[in-house]
Amino acid sequence: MPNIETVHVPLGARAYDVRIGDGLIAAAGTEIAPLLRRPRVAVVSDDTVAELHLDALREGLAAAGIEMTALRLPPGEGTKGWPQFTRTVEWLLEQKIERRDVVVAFGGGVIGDLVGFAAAVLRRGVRFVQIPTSLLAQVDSSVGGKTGINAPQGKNLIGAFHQPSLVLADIGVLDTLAPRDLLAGYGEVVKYGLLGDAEFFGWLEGHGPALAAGDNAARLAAVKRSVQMKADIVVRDETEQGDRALLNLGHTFCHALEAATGYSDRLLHGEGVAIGCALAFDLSARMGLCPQEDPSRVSAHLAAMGMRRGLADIPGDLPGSDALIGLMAQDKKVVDGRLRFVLARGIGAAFVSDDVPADLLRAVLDEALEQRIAAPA
Ligand SMILES: NC(=O)c1ccc[n+]([C@@H]2O[C@H](COP(=O)([O-])OP(=O)(O)OC[C@H]3O[C@@H](n4cnc5c(N)ncnc54)[C@H](O)[C@@H]3O)[C@@H](O)[C@H]2O)c1
Ligand SMILES: O=C(O)C(=O)C[C@@H](O)[C@H](O)[C@H](O)COP(=O)(O)O
Ligand SMILES: [Zn+2]
Repeated sequence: MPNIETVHVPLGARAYDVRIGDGLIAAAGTEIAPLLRRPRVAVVSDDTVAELHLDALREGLAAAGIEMTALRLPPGEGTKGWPQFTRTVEWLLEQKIERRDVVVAFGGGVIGDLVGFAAAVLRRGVRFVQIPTSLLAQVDSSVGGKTGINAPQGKNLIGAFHQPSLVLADIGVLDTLAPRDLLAGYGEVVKYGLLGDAEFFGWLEGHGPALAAGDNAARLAAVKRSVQMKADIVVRDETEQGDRALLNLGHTFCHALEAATGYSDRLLHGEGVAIGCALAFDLSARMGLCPQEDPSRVSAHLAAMGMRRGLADIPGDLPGSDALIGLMAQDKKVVDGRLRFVLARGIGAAFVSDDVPADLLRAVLDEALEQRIAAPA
């Protein structure tokens, strides 16, 4: 088998491996077999991923004598809500998935989050395996056990912490990902450098373009570093009582923008993360917390990658700053009604603060909204 890297997530009784490399879908049967009591799994995917890669997964499982039954959901963020969640749980029950069986989430972050949550509640909890197929899912959503769906009131508001039993990140499948989805996933990769590893951010400035162009060595290195950083944080704080909130850099802005754009393809999650990180650095600089040149460096890298980096890059109408701040009130980091933000003392040095002056926050948003008038998307 080609080069496979392993990041172990040492969470005691919930410990698991994240396997990263090319060819893991072909090897899925061998990888998953040790978890199974009987040679049968239920796979949930979306139409796009299923069309491209489900046959390969079926063959990979069959090579180890494992049968598979599959459900395909519509692709996109709109799937991550009650209707498709209910459909998935009922399908799993119809398939007579037992407590000791294993459910497989085969797709991007939407599938991983929804299927993980379905596994968390099915018969009060069955094990699941993540086979992430988007860059975003490989570097972030498949690891750490945050599962859930969106509510009309806000993003990811219904869910559970439920760790996977195994993660198989086959970087070969990234070749079929649309360029826009790949760059959206790269938004979360940049987040890791910005939140805690300045050297990694420097490496991304040099290697990001090759990664986007299809360089497998760069992809493997970026996925491995991101997963290792996430694993280290999750092990310190599995249920986000403290440090885990660092993984939320850019997300207070992102989730408000996703809600404001109706969880539509006007703004993908990873695009919102990149824009949110840029805004978090603007806010940090305005508060005198980080060097004035850091926001420009962040923005320059996003621009060099051809990524969205400001509110001017979001097409269609957006509400004003007060309405955006109103949407932030549903953020899960809110304590006693007070917003908390992930800010930065510099690139690679993020921290959590509940001390953001409302006028500065409004000023950063107003300025970003004004740029939309100067340069409409
Ligand atoms: N649980 C977590 O810790 C966590 C972390 C980050 C993001 N998320 C969530 O993840 C979601 C975003 O994930 P995403 O960006 O993967 O979105 P997604 O699941 O919608 O996938 C993006 C698009 O890529 C397609 N796709 C996926 N793999 C493909 C492949 N190999 N080839 C071709 N097309 C492919 C999908 O069909 C979809 O159209 C959001 O809902 C976000 O909130 C969760
Ligand atoms: O794993 C985490 O913790 C994260 O915050 C990772 C984020 O990239 C991800 O988008 C997560 O779903 C956001 O969590 P939420 O609790 O703010 O919904
Ligand atoms: Zn995210």
